[in-house]
Amino acid sequence: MKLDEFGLIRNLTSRVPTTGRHVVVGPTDDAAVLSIEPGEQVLVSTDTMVGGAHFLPETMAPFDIGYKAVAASISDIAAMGGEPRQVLVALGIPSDLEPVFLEALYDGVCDICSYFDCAVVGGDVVRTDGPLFVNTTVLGATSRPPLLRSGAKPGDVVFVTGQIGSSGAGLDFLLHPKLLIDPADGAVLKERHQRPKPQVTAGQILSLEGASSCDDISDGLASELNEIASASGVRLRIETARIPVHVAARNLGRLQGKDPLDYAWYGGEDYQLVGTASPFAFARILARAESMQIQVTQIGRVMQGDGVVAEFPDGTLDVITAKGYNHFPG
Ligand SMILES: Nc1ncnc2c1ncn2[C@@H]1O[C@H](COP(=O)(O)OP(=O)(O)OP(=O)(O)O)[C@@H](O)[C@H]1O
Ligand SMILES: Cc1ncc(C[n+]2csc(CCOP(=O)(O)O)c2C)c(N)n1
Ligand SMILES: [Mg+2]
Ligand SMILES: [Mg+2]
Ligand SMILES: [Mg+2]
Repeated sequence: MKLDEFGLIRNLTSRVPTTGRHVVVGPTDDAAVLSIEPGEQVLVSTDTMVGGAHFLPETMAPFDIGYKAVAASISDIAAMGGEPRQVLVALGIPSDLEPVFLEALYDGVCDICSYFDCAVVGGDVVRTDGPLFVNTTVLGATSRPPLLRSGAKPGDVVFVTGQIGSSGAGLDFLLHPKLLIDPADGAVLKERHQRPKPQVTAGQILSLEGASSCDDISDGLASELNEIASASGVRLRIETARIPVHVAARNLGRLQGKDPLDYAWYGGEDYQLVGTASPFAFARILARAESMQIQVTQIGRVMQGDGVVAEFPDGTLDVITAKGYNHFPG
């Protein structure tokens, strides 16, 4: 690194929006000072991405790393039904990393922050002898009851937004570029892995129309469904034929002789939302989502009991365990 710590911070913060309607003091002091509107509650969440575990040179360009780190954090605010507002970015920087790498990473931060009208109000830089890591904290707000994992009730519909499995399939393709694939599918899958779109508008529709629970898909559908089932004390019964697996992921799976459903269950990093709603609330959610061209698909029902059970097209049932992405597998 050529710049000293303070020069580096100045250089990076000059590349991103640092002010906003709720920012009183931005990244210039010991702490940021933020305001919220009367009747709002603050939402805050943090996530870390680290070289090797979350990205490799062949899977993510520097821009993608900055973009996706912030996207993953904003996705947690989306899952609560809130509005993301401010972001803090802490970097662990290997000493041989070129400044242009960090500038490109910050261009990715800028891209997604600008899209969601978020300000970067702080962060940290440290040197590390290990791989690059990026910790992102996002602050948001909501004036509605936040969407929790614990509200699913027997009789509710289980739903998912968008199409899933495409990020995991994209990773598979990026790690094995010689896999047979249609070039158009390859381009879509790469994009879905590198630049996921947090479902902020969908989350706000879900909270406005009274969804009973919600979670974002970071570790995989199997993992997130199990989180909702266990937090709510219910069983989720999923009809596998209804799961909206992205067509490019289906195609890649078929060409590899793999079950494309596995990309949806266990691939993770789709950053779509999965949740539950009473049949009445679900009808309202569907109507409002459709009017905004947002796909919401019923994939199952909430029952009494525990765990997640999949029903296959031939009528057979199987328990789906939470074996998605796990940093510390047992
Ligand atoms: N080191 C920690 N100290 C305190 N709380 C933690 C710690 N790590 C995780 N948590 C909390 O545990 C809960 C579950 O964390 P988890 O990381 O599974 O959520 P997530 O961010 O939605 O998932 P993902 O990390 O896959 O994006 C969150 O409320 C999180 O804040
Ligand atoms: C090189 C490479 N190997 C594996 C993966 C897959 N991956 C890493 S973390 C994670 C879950 C979400 O992270 P977290 O739980 O930390 O929020 C997933 C699915 C990847 N992206 N890159
Ligand atoms: Mg998260
Ligand atoms: Mg987390
Ligand atoms: Mg989450």
